[in-house]
Amino acid sequence: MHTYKHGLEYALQQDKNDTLAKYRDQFYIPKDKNGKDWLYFTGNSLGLQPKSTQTYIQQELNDWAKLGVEGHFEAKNPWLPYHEFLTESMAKIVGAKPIEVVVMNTLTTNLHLLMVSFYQPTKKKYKIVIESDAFPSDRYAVQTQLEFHGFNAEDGIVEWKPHEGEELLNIEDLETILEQQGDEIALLLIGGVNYYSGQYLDLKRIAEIGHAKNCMVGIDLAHGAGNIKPELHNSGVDFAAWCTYKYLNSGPGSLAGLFVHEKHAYNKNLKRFAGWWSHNKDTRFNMRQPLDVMPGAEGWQLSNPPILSMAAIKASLDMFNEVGMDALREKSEKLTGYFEFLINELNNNKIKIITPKNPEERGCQLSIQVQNADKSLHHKLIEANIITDWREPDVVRCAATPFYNTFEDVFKMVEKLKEILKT
Ligand SMILES: Cc1ncc(COP(=O)(O)O)c(C=O)c1O
Ligand SMILES: Nc1ccccc1C(=O)C[C@H](N)C(=O)O
Repeated sequence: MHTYKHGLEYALQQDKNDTLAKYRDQFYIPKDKNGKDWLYFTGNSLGLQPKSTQTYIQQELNDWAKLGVEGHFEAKNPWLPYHEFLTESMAKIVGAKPIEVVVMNTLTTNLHLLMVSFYQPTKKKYKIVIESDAFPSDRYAVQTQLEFHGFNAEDGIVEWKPHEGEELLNIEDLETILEQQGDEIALLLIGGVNYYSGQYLDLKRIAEIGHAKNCMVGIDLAHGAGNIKPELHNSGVDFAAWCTYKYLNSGPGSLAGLFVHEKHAYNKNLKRFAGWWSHNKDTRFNMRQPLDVMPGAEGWQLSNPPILSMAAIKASLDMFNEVGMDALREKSEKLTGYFEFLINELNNNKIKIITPKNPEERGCQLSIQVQNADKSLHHKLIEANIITDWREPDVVRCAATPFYNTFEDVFKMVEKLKEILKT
């Protein structure tokens, strides 16, 4: 537990003591028309650009210009194995073994490809559990998977809901769902950190609960990767996917991560959709070979990947490698705790933080619920150069990210919020 104090002096002192403070300068911080830095709290939506990204992308553009197709082999970072340069760093970030992780496609695409393998419904066991407030893309993915297999989505989706009048999920309720309907449930697909509330769920418990009833367990880690330490391998979940454009600062629409637990790595009987990039690297270019799927997560790849996007990911992952999730998480807990402290001190009954109070049940996002759902608060924040995002029906989401946000950012944000709430 940290103890916090009021006043700008305190915030500035914390920034001085912060061993990660120097990293802010390694990002482009968007500015207003007078050249003043925005207070950017939307790393949970689109992370900021590392200054090194351009150099990494430029390297590949140069090699393409210089080498054409030979760049696949002769580029400084050869394109043929380029995805391998990302694997170890990405595995570290999510707490996985390298064989369990690959960077490919985009998040929803990966969820579908994973469901091709891990959602194998039978007439009796076909239902899918999601959070009642799952991100829409996940719901649509699950809905259309059910329909693809000939089931009725309304009947096939089982919602894990918060109690009436509450916003957070209780793990006991998931247990109850599985006790009551486990024989009909084939898959649990859960957002590890909920996009709306910021609640970080106990992945290991979820895996145990699902597995006890022979269900597969998948996790959407969009809001978790680079934010919390999900320890995917130890959690025992079967699969996971996440995007890299939020906390992983890899650029709009950039490629996604995919995790398949080691226990499935060598199972060649798993159904899948394949492409030439799923096939054994040693014989891939021999052509006309029968499909020989690679073991591990790499075997879920289909296509040769977009190198320019991967270069942006490499730029960011090299920074994560240098700093490490332990240090980031340590700062993150402190910074978010400070944010929460200042908001609570406002003592304003129009707003309420719905994100869990326990640092172990959240990352850096705080979701502030606004009474009477007035989006004007969000607009007023923007007018004051404070970038947060609004999620219907009534939440302002703010993330103080440890890589580039400061205690001063947080202090100024809450001062402004106080002023706005007065008017
Ligand atoms: C939890 C969650 N799932 C899915 C998505 C959709 O991801 P994509 O558009 O990269 O497929 C997002 C964000 O866009 C998200 O936050
Ligand atoms: N890709 C985007 C493009 C435009 C606006 C938002 C997004 C997001 O990623 C939103 C994010 N997934 C969310 O948690 O709301």
